[in-house]
Amino acid sequence: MEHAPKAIDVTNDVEMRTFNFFTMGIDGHPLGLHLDMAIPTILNNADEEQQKDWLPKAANREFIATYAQTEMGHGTNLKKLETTATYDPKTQEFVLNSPTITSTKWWPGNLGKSSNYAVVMAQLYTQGKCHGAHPFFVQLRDLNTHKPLKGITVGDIGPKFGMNTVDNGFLQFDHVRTPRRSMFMKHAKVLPDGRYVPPVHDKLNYSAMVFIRAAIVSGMAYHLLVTSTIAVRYSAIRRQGEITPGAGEVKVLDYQTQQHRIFPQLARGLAFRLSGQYIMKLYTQTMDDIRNGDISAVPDLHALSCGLKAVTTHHAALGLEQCRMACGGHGYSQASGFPLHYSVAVGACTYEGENMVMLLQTARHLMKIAKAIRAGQSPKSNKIVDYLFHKGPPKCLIDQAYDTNYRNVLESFEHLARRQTLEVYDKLVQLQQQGRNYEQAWNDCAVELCKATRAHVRTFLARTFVEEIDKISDLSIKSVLQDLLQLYLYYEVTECATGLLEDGFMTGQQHKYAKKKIYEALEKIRPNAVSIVDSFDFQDRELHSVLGRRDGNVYENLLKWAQSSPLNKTDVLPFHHKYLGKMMEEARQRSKI
Ligand SMILES: CCCCCCCC/C=C\CCCCCCCCCCCCCCCC(=O)SCCNC(=O)CCNC(=O)[C@H](O)C(C)(C)COP(=O)(O)OP(=O)(O)OC[C@H]1O[C@@H](n2cnc3c(N)ncnc32)[C@H](O)[C@@H]1OP(=O)(O)O
Ligand SMILES: Cc1cc2nc3c(=O)[nH]c(=O)nc-3n(C[C@H](O)[C@H](O)[C@H](O)COP(=O)(O)OP(=O)(O)OC[C@H]3O[C@@H](n4cnc5c(N)ncnc54)[C@H](O)[C@@H]3O)c2cc1C
Repeated sequence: MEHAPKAIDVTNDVEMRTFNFFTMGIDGHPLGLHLDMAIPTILNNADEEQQKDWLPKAANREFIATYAQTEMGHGTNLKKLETTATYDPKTQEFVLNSPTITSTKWWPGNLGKSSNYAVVMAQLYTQGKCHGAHPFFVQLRDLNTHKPLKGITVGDIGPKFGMNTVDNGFLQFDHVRTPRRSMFMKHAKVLPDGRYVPPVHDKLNYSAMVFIRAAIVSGMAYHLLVTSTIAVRYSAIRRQGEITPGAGEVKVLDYQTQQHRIFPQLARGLAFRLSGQYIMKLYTQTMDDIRNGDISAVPDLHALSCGLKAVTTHHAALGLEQCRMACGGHGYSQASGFPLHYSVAVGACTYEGENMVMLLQTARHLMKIAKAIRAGQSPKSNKIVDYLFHKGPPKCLIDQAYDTNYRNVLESFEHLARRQTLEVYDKLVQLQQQGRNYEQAWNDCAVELCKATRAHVRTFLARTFVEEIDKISDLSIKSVLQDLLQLYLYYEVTECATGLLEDGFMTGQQHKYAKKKIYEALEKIRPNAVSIVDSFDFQDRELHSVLGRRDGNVYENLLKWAQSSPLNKTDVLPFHHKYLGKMMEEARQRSKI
């Protein structure tokens, strides 16, 4: 007997996310911010009583909430947010206000039309003093009519580069009153008489952002793996040109240039997937620690999540574009799926912290480590950064025949990260000794600081990839993944070759060796490429791509896709004779005269 289909459990986060993803597509939906940011904020920032009240309703979708932080005038510099929440002890309420045009909340996803509640970041004023940006849980719309409440102006910000299924919105408050207990009170509090109780760490209010930064790493893996699936499958169908004259046209995937364009994206996708799992575990562990009163891992988590977020989104954006170009003319058609995937993925370079700003956050952390190193301190058993304290080999050893678990390649990445970190630290110190203040010196070093972060993140991604592949016991799977690992590592060596060659650490010969290892890996991956991408088991409805169809029937479906375009509903457009037809007719008449 067939089983009845199981209903979706709307209170199960994973089940609901997957369901939304398959039914509503990848470019967002009305519950996105509710699930990804509002619920994490309630979990991490609401006290026990608030959670008891808000969480079951949120999980049950009795309301939809968003995360309203960014304003028209400020997204990065949260210290300058202008929305105010002023405590009135007489009524035990906060008064929310948007004092200027630039204080208008701008961008929050699902704010425009869907949400009736929002986590609102506002400058907290009590007893005449400002205590900085704090989160408040604020009702925006009537629960029955869905009309904005008195004093609230809210709407959609209009079409964007992509993700147009999300109603990103604007929001203004005109002296809107909200109860004292609408302030999230797990960390900081305002007592009924207006006294402010500070949090144990003043960035704990930002934990929803840290969550998304960590989640983005897996998100970028997903986008890269999806788009390399499309590019690999299409390249195994598309025949164009000959390699051996007279032997017939080859699949374009047989061209080395094509492999060199696509396979590194596949390898990076896997690397991001493995580091994405790592950072999510670190996030969960750190949140548990915070619940138990231990905040020691907060700076490490913040630094790693910012760096990974910036590097993976940037590489995903570049990689997606490579996959598109690898599909030639058809890659430019919407039938390829690339415009959709690209426009969604590149949003992440900006949201949840603009990438340069995120790289510089990680660099702050690196500069503290550099200071400790220069002061002769010992490492603190921190797996992610301890290598910076150790002296590696003076010369690159990547071409040594015996390289267990790519130790020599990893040491090369470590060398570059260490050198870049210490060099920029020394420059920072030197500039200050020459009279620049810290902030000016920081700005003078900003490009080099970003390079230090990239080198550090490269080291982390590579080490995680090596360690995770090493754990695999199934030898046939391991051998295929090792080919991708080989490609990944040597591709990254060539990507940072300038840095490795600059101080004479790597020789020109070794650079050539890395290139040889890349070409060798491409050859090994080629016969397995289609099976590798098939093993991800993406469904056609996820790929949104005629080119990447699992059954490979690209051409007949491309024709069907084109024929179903609205322009092809009629052979002759209804207004043809009014404009183009008329123009041509008149021209013909004139030329007869
Ligand atoms: C094998 C194949 C199978 C494949 C299958 C794959 C399946 C996977 C599928 C799917 C996976 C799911 C993926 C999901 C992907 C997620 C997508 C979700 C979509 C969401 C939609 C979009 C949401 C976007 C939402 C937003 O954008 S919200 C707004 C975000 N805004 C920002 O990020 C603002 C950026 N600015 C800041 O964060 C800060 O202002 C600042 C720049 C960091 C500076 O902070 P501030 O000015 O306050 O302080 P400073 O004085 O500069 O620093 C003081 C110290 O504090 C430290 N600091 C700062 N922030 C933090 C923090 N968060 N935590 C800890 N510490 C922090 C700072 O470093 C300073 O430290 P110091 O010691 O150096 O002083
Ligand atoms: C698709 C999308 C969805 C979003 N969803 C939400 C949401 O749900 N909720 C929400 O609150 N917000 C949301 N945002 C807003 C987003 O978080 C901000 O746009 C983002 O944090 C960048 O801030 P900004 O726009 O102020 O950029 P800016 O800071 O103005 O950046 C402009 C340029 O200035 C540079 N810059 C700025 N500060 C520095 C610095 N200190 N050092 C060096 N360079 C600097 C940047 O690197 C960048 O090149 C969303 C944005 C997008 C695009």
